[in-house]
Amino acid sequence: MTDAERSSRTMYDKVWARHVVKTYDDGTSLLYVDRHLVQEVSSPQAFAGLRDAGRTLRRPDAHVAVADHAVSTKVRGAVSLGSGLAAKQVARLADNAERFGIPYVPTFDRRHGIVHVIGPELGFTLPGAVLVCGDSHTCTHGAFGALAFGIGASECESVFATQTLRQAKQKRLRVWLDGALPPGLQVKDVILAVIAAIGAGGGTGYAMEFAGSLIPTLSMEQRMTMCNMAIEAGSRVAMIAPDATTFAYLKNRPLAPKGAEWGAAVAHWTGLASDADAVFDREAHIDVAALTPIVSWGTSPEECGPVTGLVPDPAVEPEPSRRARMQRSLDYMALTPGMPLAGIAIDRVFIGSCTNGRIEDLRSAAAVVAGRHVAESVRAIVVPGSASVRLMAEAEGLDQVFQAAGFEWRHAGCSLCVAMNDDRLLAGERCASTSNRNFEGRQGVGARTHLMSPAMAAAAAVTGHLCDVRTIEASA
Ligand SMILES: CC(C)[C@H](C(=O)O)[C@@H](O)C(=O)O
Ligand code: SF4
Repeated sequence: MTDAERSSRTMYDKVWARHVVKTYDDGTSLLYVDRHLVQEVSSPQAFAGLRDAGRTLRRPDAHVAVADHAVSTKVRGAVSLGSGLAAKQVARLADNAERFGIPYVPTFDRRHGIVHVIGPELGFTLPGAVLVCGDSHTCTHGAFGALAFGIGASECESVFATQTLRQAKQKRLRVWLDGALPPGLQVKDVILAVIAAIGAGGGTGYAMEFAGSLIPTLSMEQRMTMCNMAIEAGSRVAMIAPDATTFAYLKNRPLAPKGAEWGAAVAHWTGLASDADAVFDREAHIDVAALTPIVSWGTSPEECGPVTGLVPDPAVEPEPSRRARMQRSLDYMALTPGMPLAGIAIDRVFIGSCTNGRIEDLRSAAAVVAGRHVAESVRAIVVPGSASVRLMAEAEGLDQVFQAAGFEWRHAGCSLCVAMNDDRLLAGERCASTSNRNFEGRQGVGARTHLMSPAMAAAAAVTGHLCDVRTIEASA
């Protein structure tokens, strides 16, 4: 079916259509970009391109720049950057932002944090907007009903200069999440289950929409965790229809519409949901009520399974390339087929990232940790996703809970999610991590990552091994 033949439209179709400036013969379109988030790793080339061409920005106020990947999370202050490549990257972003007149959030600012955490906090992320960033996890912002996706460095340059981007339209995939979350489970378990079900490439070429009875029950924090990991299934775009929960989160945020504009915005946002009879190219279904807590065992987010299960055996995988890939993962992860997943000893725990560094994530981890102590063999850190999350957590006493249990309490940044700053694992170390990628070397050369929910990571911290958080909660 061509777009012209569709009488009813998906949310993705609606937001897309409102932003088309021009359509080309090859079917691609020039899209107007409302908002652009800028970080230190992917922007230097784009700024250099502008400088070389002598170009200025089309709309400086449509961008917000913040350094998150390279910043130290150990110390924070106006003079805490130190030297080295990371410090240079941060300083260069501040310099470029000033030179091109872009709003810049300094590392010591109360609004500082991971780009995908602060965009929503500031109300920079809005339903129905086209929002881009030179970062693959930009799909996070689709939790608000924004059409948000990661772009490359040359595309960042084009957005800076023209506020537009030429894009090919994706197909539409709807993922139905039906049923309530069972006790002890978090949405991280749900999204890992989605990725395991459709595969790390299963969403490639599709804009994903999450629907089903679970969605209205989810907070914005939970929706962001879901959308954040769509890219781990290959989907550059993930969307959730905005509703009363979305509007309540956004109301009075610094950059959200105010006064009469607020009412008009809500009226517009309410109409963004996919039409009841909208046709998707593909549909997938997950029975949420039937899930158990999930951990990853391999080096792709699709290589995960119930913590109650065993490390799988490549020998039973009929497809040769899959079998080889599994074997390579197990070799890298130093795991043997048939080992129970619960019981695998860990060295490190990381609670944070743009997937699970928000206040509810910290609350859920603290609830497991309270009154317990990090196992002697484990070094554990909590890295709030933003300064605002850190302050909220401190106001609630969560920092005290974590520190009393033996966790380090850090400042905001990407930290151990990605080995681009001074937090990293040693070769061979095994980490229970709330982040989104378990690729080889992701947390340091030779480091081994197991992805899981914040509650599960907290349970691993206090027991010293991967374990089913439900068994801990039952023994409380
Ligand atoms: C460094 C950055 C461009 C990268 C991304 O694109 O996502 C990083 O944030 C990641 O999570 O791997
Ligand atoms: S927290 Fe991790 S996934 Fe998120 S932007 Fe930073 S490096 Fe990328």
